Amino acid sequence: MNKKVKSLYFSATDTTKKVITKIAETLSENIDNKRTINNINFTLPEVRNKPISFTEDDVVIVGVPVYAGRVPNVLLKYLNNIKGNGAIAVAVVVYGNRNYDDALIELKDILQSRDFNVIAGGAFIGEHSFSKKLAQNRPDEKDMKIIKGFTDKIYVKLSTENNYDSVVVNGNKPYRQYYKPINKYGVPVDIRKVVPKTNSNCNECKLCVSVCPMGSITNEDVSIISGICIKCGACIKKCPNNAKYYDDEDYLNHKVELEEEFDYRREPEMFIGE
Ligand SMILES: Cc1cc2nc3c(=O)[nH]c(=O)nc-3n(C[C@H](O)[C@H](O)[C@H](O)COP(=O)(O)O)c2cc1C
Repeated sequence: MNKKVKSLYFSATDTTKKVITKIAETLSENIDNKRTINNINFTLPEVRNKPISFTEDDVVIVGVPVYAGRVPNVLLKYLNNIKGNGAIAVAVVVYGNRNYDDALIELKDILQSRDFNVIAGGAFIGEHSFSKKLAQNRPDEKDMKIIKGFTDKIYVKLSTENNYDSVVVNGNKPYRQYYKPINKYGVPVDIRKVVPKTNSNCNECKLCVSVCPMGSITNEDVSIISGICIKCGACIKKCPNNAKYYDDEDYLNHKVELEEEFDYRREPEMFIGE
């Protein structure tokens, strides 16, 4: 099989990256492809400024995290400019153990509209961006075995079929509205304006500046957030000194509620057709 395996993903706290890398590496090994995998990580803003296109020879493993039950809306412009040119794609979403709602069907639809042939899809679980205990350390070893099994099936499909039907995945159409958290009185709240604070542990190492997917943390003074904050968790979870935190009451209430309500293990769902 003369296919080139490529990966394309956004991953602020690296859970999507782990899932996508495992699929891409396993598939490449199965194909016995000695070529290095071309990984396009579009987490940082400068990468999203570059146009991107694929060819019919490519198998592209595409992954995004689920934000509010959907494909993160800050990524739509980038995704809607990719040129698939008939490449095969595997659509993957990674969610924090609540639900992936309509994110997978939305990602599949976007890829199809960009001229990709989407032959498989999967929804996997990753540690929640807001929490260090909700879906803690996932994807874990059990997930990795499931991901390998899924990838082996993709390989069989690729090596035995020439014409692929578009895969059917779970999700509603029209898509549900973006999921909204509620406060302790049950009233929906808007946490979009919430930004992280900086405590005295900060030694100005600037790591947070370099990992912010929105380029919103000011280099001269990292306590100043100059652009939008998507609450992706990168500056909080990657800070070596635990210097970033949220103190917004609605945000913290939502985080605790998620930790309590979804304190059970959800398992990956995969779609690969007949
Ligand atoms: C703004 C925002 C909204 C999120 N919404 C959901 C959601 O609707 N359902 C869910 O289960 N997880 C949700 N998550 C959690 C992420 O999908 C999950 O932690 C994912 O593994 C993060 O991927 P990453 O490590 O590649 O950044 C949300 C995270 C953020 C930052």
